[in-house]
Amino acid sequence: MSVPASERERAEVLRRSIEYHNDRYYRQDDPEIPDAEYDRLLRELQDLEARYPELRRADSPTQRVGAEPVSSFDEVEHRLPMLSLANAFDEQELRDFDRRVREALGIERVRYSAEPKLDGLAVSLLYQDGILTQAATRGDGHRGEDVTAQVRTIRDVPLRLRGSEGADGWPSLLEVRGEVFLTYARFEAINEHARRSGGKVFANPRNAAAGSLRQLDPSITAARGLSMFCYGLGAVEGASWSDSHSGSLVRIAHWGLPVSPEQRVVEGVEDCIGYHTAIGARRNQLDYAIDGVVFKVDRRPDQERLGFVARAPRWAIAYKFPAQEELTTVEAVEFQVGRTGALTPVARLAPVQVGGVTVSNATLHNMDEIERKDVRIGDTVYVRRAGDVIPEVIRALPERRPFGAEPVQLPAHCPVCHSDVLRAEGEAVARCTGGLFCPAQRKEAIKHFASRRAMDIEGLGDKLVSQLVDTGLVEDPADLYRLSLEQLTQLDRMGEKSAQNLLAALDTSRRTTLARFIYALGIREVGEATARALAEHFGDLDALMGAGAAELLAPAGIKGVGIKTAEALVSYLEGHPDESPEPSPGVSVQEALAEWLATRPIRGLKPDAARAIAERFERIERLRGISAAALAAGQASPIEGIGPVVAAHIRAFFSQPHNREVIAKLRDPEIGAIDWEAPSDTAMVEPGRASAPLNGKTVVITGSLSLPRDEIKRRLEAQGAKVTGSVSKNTDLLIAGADPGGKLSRAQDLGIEVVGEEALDDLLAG
Ligand SMILES: NC(=O)c1ccc[n+]([C@@H]2O[C@H](COP(=O)([O-])OP(=O)(O)OC[C@H]3O[C@@H](n4cnc5c(N)ncnc54)[C@H](O)[C@@H]3O)[C@@H](O)[C@H]2O)c1
Ligand SMILES: [Zn+2]
Repeated sequence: MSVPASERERAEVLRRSIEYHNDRYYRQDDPEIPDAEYDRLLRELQDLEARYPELRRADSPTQRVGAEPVSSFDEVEHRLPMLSLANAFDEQELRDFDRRVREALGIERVRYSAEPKLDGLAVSLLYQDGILTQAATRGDGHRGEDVTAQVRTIRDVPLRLRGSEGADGWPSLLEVRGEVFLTYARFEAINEHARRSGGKVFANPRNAAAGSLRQLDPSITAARGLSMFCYGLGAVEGASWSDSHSGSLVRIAHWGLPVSPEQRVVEGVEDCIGYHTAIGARRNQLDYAIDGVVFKVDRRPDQERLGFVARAPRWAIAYKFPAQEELTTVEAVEFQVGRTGALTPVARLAPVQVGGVTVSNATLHNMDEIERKDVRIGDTVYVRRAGDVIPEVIRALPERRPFGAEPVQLPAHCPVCHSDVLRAEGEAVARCTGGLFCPAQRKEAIKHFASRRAMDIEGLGDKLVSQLVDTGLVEDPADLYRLSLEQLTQLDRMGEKSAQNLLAALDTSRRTTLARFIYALGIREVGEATARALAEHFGDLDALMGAGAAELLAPAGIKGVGIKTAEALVSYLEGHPDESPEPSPGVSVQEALAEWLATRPIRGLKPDAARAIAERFERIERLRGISAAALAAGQASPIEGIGPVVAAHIRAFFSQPHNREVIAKLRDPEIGAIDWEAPSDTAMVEPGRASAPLNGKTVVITGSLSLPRDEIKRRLEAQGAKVTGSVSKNTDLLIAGADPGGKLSRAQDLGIEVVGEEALDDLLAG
């Protein structure tokens, strides 16, 4: 029968394509297509060769195993070939296999060793006189790569066998074969590390295991944490051997070689199917990847009778699980808003079967990942659904990109609440900035608002927050203060007593500090310390809400400080970590810093510029650790802990009309929700101090004093005073040390009481 030209051509195309993918998979550990796709190509070629035997050539990929070893490793010639396995993709193919075996052996029921098919790479271990002398990869089945040094780093692999040589012990020459693999945990850790360091990210645990083993530097292999299970034997010399496969596994386990704990002996095809179903159901609970079950005729004499075909034994079959990786196309990309406002891009896919279920959505993680993988709308992509993990897009296949495929755009507004979306410089994740308002973030925002270190609303736990939000009683933190006894008692499991307690707790929470209130707003990157610094610097909420980038970051640059000078200064500070200005009486910290800077051998730093730097930074601690670029650009914030990213989050938060509405609601005198002008942090007022002279007073400190400012502040607060950072009409008292600066004149203008160092002792003593 003559072969039609089109079929001949197709066979040639398939052969070339399979060769290409073999190289990517076996030699580069970096497959371009999922296994399912590869298997379809191989099957198509097998079918063509079956239909037209003259198309079958000895060098066809259907006749060969793996790929030749790469030349950077020494070659090892296998004593017995390392073969592949025949596959069954469904129950019928398994039954066909069992029937062929029964017919060939002339028996009714066959005993099989059933073993999980580990998804790693095959390795041969050679023990001579009980010592590991050589380890090799499978390569093309005849010649593999010498990976002895690498395999020695695998903890599971004994360098020396337990027991002794001889009758009951190990043979003088023993070749054991098994699978080297990675646990999911190690695989994730390796990829996470690669992502952070810009290294190679592996498509799946199998490729990661192969890539980790096939490292010329064994210390890299050691760090990857590979595992191994042994599943069979190669050459054996110098001892009689077990006449069953399962028996030999028992023996090698006895000598300390790792064997899968899942291995069982089953009888007949029904039991095979039962085993496959059972382990398939547990597949997601195992901490390593398996892609099927291998059934091996257990009796060795039977194995010998069955023999081999070109690339696989006739006595074994791999019954595969549904593939966990597939190809499909991206129809659209949508963004979902998470509990904390993170926008997650989700690819809408042409539906495809992956891991036994239909997948039509897959996560793309974040914008960084989209950019790194260069996934576009219309692209053909590689999706994976492993275990219970949400399906994810692993990569795009740019060679299959249709003309005009659109890059993914980050939306400017939150798809849920329409607030602005912010992706701060250097951040992978983009976020909705409507934190106080966004329905997607409601529960988290209210939980945070109520938490102990924020508004400290006792009794308002996570469950109750969920209930309040789910019933629609509360949409934002301000609604909490409008709750009534009737509304609360209608809730599940809420008695009158607890309702009253909650209302009382809400009432108590109103007396708080500005710092706690700022923290409670839940602005991204604004933790307690930053909230405190902001409160201290701005003194009241309106000033903070109105603060532009300029006030938060003072980005105006510093006169006389160019990048060269900044570099010289930064390098001087780095070289002299222990040097700092000497404090001296009558000289302010700021002035001492200016003086000190001006007298250091820093190239290009003029006294005027030194003074300007001292004015901006005040203390040497704030200068340390800053980059030259930031210094020259004036990016250093006058507020501790505020960098460009934090500033961007603060600006974005307060510029959302929705957030401002909620804040206005919180301050609405009608409900008298928040009043931070009242006693400072009540928790910090010692009992019996309620009548102390400073209780409820707002105090500002300026200039240099004999005690550290933090300590003065702490002791004033302990007496019920509220210490703020700037003078306003609400200030009751200014404590002015030496060189007080602008705050003193402002206090004098406003007619505020001013005391000096001499009054400090009395004040602190109460
Ligand atoms: N995506 C691609 O481009 C690409 C390219 C080439 C091959 N592949 C994939 O590789 C696979 C074919 O490769 P193969 O011929 O190397 O082998 P295979 O994975 O189909 O089967 C043989 C191998 O199974 C392993 N194995 C695991 N547990 C075992 C056990 N208990 N007993 C015996 N062997 C066990 C051994 O390493 C053995 O070499 C297919 O799944 C194919 O899709 C993919
Ligand atoms: Zn939103």
